[in-house]
Amino acid sequence: MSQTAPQPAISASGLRFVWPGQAAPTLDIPAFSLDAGQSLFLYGPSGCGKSTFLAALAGVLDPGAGRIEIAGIDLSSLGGAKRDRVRADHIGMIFQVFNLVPWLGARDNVLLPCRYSARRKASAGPDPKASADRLLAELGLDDPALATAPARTLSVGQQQRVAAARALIGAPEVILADEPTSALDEAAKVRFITLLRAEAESAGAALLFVSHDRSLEPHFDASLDFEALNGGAA
Ligand SMILES: Nc1ncnc2c1ncn2[C@@H]1O[C@H](COP(=O)(O)OP(=O)(O)OP(=O)(O)O)[C@@H](O)[C@H]1O
Repeated sequence: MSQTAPQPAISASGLRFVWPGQAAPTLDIPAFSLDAGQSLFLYGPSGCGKSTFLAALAGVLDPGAGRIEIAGIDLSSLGGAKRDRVRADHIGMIFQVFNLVPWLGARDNVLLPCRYSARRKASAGPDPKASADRLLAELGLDDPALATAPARTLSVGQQQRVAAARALIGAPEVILADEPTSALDEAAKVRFITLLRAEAESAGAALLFVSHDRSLEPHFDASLDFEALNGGAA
């Protein structure tokens, strides 16, 4: 009996990008892919190009050369506005700096992707507020007072969980996380990654988690050295 092969949620080939003013390419990636439902830990030293790679996958940066597909959609053929749409509809992002709107409550921050994407809103179910509260609770923020507290009044660990819930709401196929645990202590890092992985896995999302902290590596399905992936770079 034939089985359907897992679909890559992210695939990239022939990526090449040189930052203006730099002699060597920051990205020179022959091939990369990550299947739906898989988690990958991508590591490498500071400055090796990890954030530049995520920016290309998110469609924030157009590498100019190569092909990137997100959930089967070819980004390389799209202009900036259409890439923005793909990002809003199909990608949840978590950054080192959480980029929450400081005066909005935790729940309203989580709901932001539903404002920008009808697809994410539809996927969040008939009651997106209840979905936001469920995600917050599953990520350990189950105190109702926290749902309405302005984000600026939350602790760093709490803000980070809000950022994770915002990335997960509406079940995007791809979660990109760029050093999201760097402000946390060891125990909080592991707790956060365990929750994030469980949520991504149950939604069938591909989780690409970037860090230079290799102690986090065992918590993922697989790991990859960015400098080996980025084989052509000087
Ligand atoms: N906006 C920019 N303009 C020019 N060069 C840039 C820009 N952003 C990054 N670079 C350069 O690209 C290279 C890779 O930077 P990048 O931030 O992608 O690395 P990183 O591996 O994510 O580092 P870190 O772990 O410190 O965040 C560096 O040499 C950096 O100086």
